[in-house]
Amino acid sequence: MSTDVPAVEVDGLVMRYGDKVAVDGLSLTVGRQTITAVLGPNGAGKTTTLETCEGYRSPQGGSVRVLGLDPRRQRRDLLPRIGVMLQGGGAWSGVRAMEMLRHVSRLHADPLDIDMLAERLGLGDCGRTPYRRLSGGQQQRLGLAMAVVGRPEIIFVDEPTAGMDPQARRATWELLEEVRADGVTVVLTTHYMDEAERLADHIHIIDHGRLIASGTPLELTRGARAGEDGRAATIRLVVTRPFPPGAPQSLRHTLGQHTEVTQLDELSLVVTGPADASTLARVSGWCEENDVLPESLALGQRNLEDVFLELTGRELAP
Ligand SMILES: Nc1ncnc2c1ncn2[C@@H]1O[C@H](COP(=O)(O)OP(=O)(O)OP(=O)(O)O)[C@@H](O)[C@H]1O
Repeated sequence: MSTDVPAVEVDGLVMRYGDKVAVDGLSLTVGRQTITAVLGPNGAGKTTTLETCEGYRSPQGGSVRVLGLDPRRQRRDLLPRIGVMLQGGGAWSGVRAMEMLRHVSRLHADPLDIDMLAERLGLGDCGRTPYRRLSGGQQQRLGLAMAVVGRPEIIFVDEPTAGMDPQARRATWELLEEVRADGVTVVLTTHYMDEAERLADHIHIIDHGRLIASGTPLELTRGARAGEDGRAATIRLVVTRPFPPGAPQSLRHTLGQHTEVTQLDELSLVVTGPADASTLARVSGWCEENDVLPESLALGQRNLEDVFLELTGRELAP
């Protein structure tokens, strides 16, 4: 199979649960040997899209190809070439960690050495522990081991770090980076924008089952006036009383055409553009003129959360 074929091609995918449209004409492509994050808020349609790519669901509209194959009709050819890490682990509760890994490895023609894999994933000490007694982080790592043991060309990872402590999250990120370095394509879903920003070569942001933005982390966070590192700066203004009507337009007028002003809620807004002393002073002056009392005025860099806010007017985090 030629590696010119994208790892994943989703074209106009439509998925419904009864009357509920979960995926609404979604189109996206995943390049080979990348970590690609599908990012979106709760209920955006991420899991449904992944399950369709994994062959668990049939498209109700549009089409899906994984490694150039139809995940339903060519399931038998595709299965040995993909790895799946399910939300919730996918192991039986009483089974010991290494038994489970051994069982999955035997389903594959040329599996990785499971002792080496367990060592690499830090599962060596808990090999005899029943699955239900593993910590959340250990269960996730076992799930990742099960996904990669068959030497897949692509793995689908649904919210790999949900519920993990910061240390376990970092360890999982490193593992996924190692998997990519071995030439495997990683497709992951997440609603943690820092995870997507830190890990992904490419990000697709979806909302209400539609693609709303796509690009590298830098492409997405670059603004009209980017700084030296390529990212635009932001000023976040939080006030003590609701803004007067028309506040974003009035502030933008004061700051000039190189800035964008996005109101987040009745008490906060974000200014994107040149964040220098003069802009800060003008924001502060605007507050005084409009009888607005700032609670905080903070400089930062535009991140994926800001991009999502600008596109949807809503916060990404649940
Ligand atoms: N089995 C189901 N029956 C009915 N509705 C469903 C079912 N599974 C998902 N949905 C609905 O479809 C929409 C998309 O769900 P999906 O799980 O794909 O989103 P998600 O982006 O993965 O969300 P989360 O981040 O919460 O996992 C949601 O509104 C959800 O409530």
